[in-house]
Amino acid sequence: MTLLPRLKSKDSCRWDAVALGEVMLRLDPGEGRIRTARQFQVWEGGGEYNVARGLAKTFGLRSAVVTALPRNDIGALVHELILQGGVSDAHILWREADPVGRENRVGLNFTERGFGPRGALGVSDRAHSAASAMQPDDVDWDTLFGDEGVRWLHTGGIFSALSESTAETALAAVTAARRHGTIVSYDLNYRASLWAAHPDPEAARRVNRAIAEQVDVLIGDEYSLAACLGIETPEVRTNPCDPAPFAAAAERLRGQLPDLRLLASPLRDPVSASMNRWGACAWADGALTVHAPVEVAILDRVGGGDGFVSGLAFGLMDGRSLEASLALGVAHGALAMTTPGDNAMTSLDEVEALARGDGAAARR
Ligand SMILES: Nc1ncnc2c1ncn2[C@@H]1O[C@H](COP(=O)(O)OP(=O)(O)OP(=O)(O)O)[C@@H](O)[C@H]1O
Ligand SMILES: O=C(O)C(=O)C[C@H](O)[C@H](O)CO
Repeated sequence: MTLLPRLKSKDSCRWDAVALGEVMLRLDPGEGRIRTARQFQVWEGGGEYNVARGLAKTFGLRSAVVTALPRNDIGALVHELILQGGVSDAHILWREADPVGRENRVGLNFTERGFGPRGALGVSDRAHSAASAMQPDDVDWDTLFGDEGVRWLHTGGIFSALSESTAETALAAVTAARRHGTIVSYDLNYRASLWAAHPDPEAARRVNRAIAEQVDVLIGDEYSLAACLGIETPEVRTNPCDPAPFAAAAERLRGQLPDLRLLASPLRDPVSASMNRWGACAWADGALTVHAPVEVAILDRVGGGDGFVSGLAFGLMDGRSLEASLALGVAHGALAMTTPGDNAMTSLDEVEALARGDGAAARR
């Protein structure tokens, strides 16, 4: 049985993938720390956008981002970075910039990569961003999903957590995508700080549940399933990469989300910022599939999860088996964590070589 029988053909769609989310400016002190920085390198990031970027830049698919940016030089910089990432700007919503930045801002994400026992750190300065003010009727969803055609929509719990109106926007997008036969993936990407800032203490579960009901592919581990959907499991991990609690949570989810085709998550061991065990697990058709974790060295772990999602989505869109798609996800996420910035600097050939188990001998 094919995992995603609703997946549309390439020929019938303008876009392979569309991501809905906030694109932030990542300000990165490199090897140093935010608190003592003299200079920052700029990158673009955003959990949802990063998936579209991986699909475009690494895997060569036609992808676009639905987001909002101000018409000023900071918006222009993010725009430039999006274009360098191979992602189309056709669905960026341009907003009048407030001259003193009271509204319609670019969200800033100060991010340091961590090293060994010092974990990665993200400090955001993102209130009143243009993306956080997006409204459900800002986009003509029927034109996007119906007339243009989209094979795969990806969005996630970071964008949904930004405001009531981004939650409504994500729900409107997901609902329209399903109506037009687009596959929908949603990364729960639980960020406690964002949901804690929400005026409604029940918002995380209320919002994520309404969206998850319409999703084909859900990304999340047992921690995020508990926090975002209220799926509590008594199972305790025997080690940080034990898939048993994920499987128990997935079993509980079954029946609650009848349209869900696939639940997947990286398996990672957060003990060190620079060396992790890294693998993945997935639940589909009532069966658990595990891609066994192996040790990987890490330069910059932020964005590894998004790299996993884009590799997995590419594999499934390319008609590969779940096992092969998980392997691409694990390999792409691992490569994304070997270079600075959220996103990978790699190619399909390199991802496939790593997924095959080729070693890291020098090539020349
Ligand atoms: N011990 C733990 N306690 C709470 N949450 C945990 C724990 N271990 C793992 N998690 C999970 O880790 C997630 C945080 O993920 P993290 O930021 O490390 O990766 P990610 O979301 O895949 O990000 P990225 O895309 O940057 O790699 C939480 O959503 C939670 O589900
Ligand atoms: O906080 C956000 O909006 C982000 O998406 C920040 C990072 O880009 C993201 O956590 C990487 O997965």
